[in-house]
Amino acid sequence: MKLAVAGAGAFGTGLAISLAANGPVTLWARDADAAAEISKARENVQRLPGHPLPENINVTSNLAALIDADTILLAIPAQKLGEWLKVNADHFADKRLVACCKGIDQSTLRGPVAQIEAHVPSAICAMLTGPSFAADIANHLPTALTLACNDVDEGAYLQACLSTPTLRLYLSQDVIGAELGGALKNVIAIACGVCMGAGFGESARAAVITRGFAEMRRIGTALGADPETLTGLSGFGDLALTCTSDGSRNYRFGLSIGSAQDFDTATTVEGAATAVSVSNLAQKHDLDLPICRVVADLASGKIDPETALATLLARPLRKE
Ligand SMILES: NC(=O)C1=CN([C@@H]2O[C@H](COP(=O)(O)OP(=O)(O)OC[C@H]3O[C@@H](n4cnc5c(N)ncnc54)[C@H](OP(=O)(O)O)[C@@H]3O)[C@@H](O)[C@H]2O)C=CC1
Ligand SMILES: O=C(CO)COP(=O)(O)O
Repeated sequence: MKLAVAGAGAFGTGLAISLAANGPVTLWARDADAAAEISKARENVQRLPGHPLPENINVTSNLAALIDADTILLAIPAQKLGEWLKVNADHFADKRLVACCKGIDQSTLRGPVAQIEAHVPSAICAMLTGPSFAADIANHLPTALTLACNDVDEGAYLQACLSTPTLRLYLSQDVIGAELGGALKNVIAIACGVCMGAGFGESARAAVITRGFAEMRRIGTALGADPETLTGLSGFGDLALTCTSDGSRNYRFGLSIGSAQDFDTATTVEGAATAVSVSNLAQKHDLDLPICRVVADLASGKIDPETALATLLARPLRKE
């Protein structure tokens, strides 16, 4: 396998460092200055400081070097992926493209693999997702992820090539379930952050995680996911991590809303846009997703935490 990672953010850099244990990796950044800086420092000081790059990572902004790979991990934020694929589609025909971002595009309501399929129909698509902070995989801490691919043989090949002694990939054919789990857990993580930031308490957070998980299963089932996938690493596993750790930017974004603190708007917070996408999908499919709905309104500043809480508690009592 000739491997490259597109997107030299925190996760792209972490993945490159982790996978360099298996062989050479090209790490592509869109910005020439950023690529030169990372290459010279042998560290991504801006996005993943404190994690030296092994010698076999070639950092570049040269698209030709990216296209030279046969397998490309896409670590570009979900809201930007479609446009990037559209512009570069011709270069990626027949390649293995592995989506590593977590979100649902606001304008098309597509997940990352659906975006690849739409823009590069000849590509072999897969999704790599699950509980994994960039710093943890860069540190070679033990991590387990889901590798989802419709094609059994290609999936098995990717699983073998992208696993390392510390990065353990579990194989799935349920691409929709894997896409949805990663996207939705970010929305629920924001809700949990709000809950803790506003002082609603840990019991309330446990309720948000549990009822949020019910919403994940509800929409997942409606959109054709295998509910079992949502109980796995890409769903429940990532939900558990992101809803309970301030290592998560989505959770921290929620904390800032809950405690009325400023938040750096340049930070990648996938759950904010995805909450809107999910609410639109819910409307389209006539689904009741109250937590996702209030997160969309909280993230856009339409309501405050007290109003969100009152909205959720005022709902009719129902069966679990
Ligand atoms: N960080 C983590 O621990 C994890 C992140 N993820 C997922 O990985 C994805 C990326 O997150 P992460 O790396 O952390 O985010 P960062 O904010 O650290 O980096 C985003 C990267 O994407 C690049 N980028 C942004 N817009 C475009 C564009 N239009 N075209 C090409 N490149 C672009 C940025 O380049 P530039 O610097 O030039 O703007 C930057 O290199 C997200 O979907 C996230 O959910 C998944 C698991 C863990
Ligand atoms: O997806 C992640 C861990 O699995 C990272 O979460 P954040 O994007 O919230 O930081």
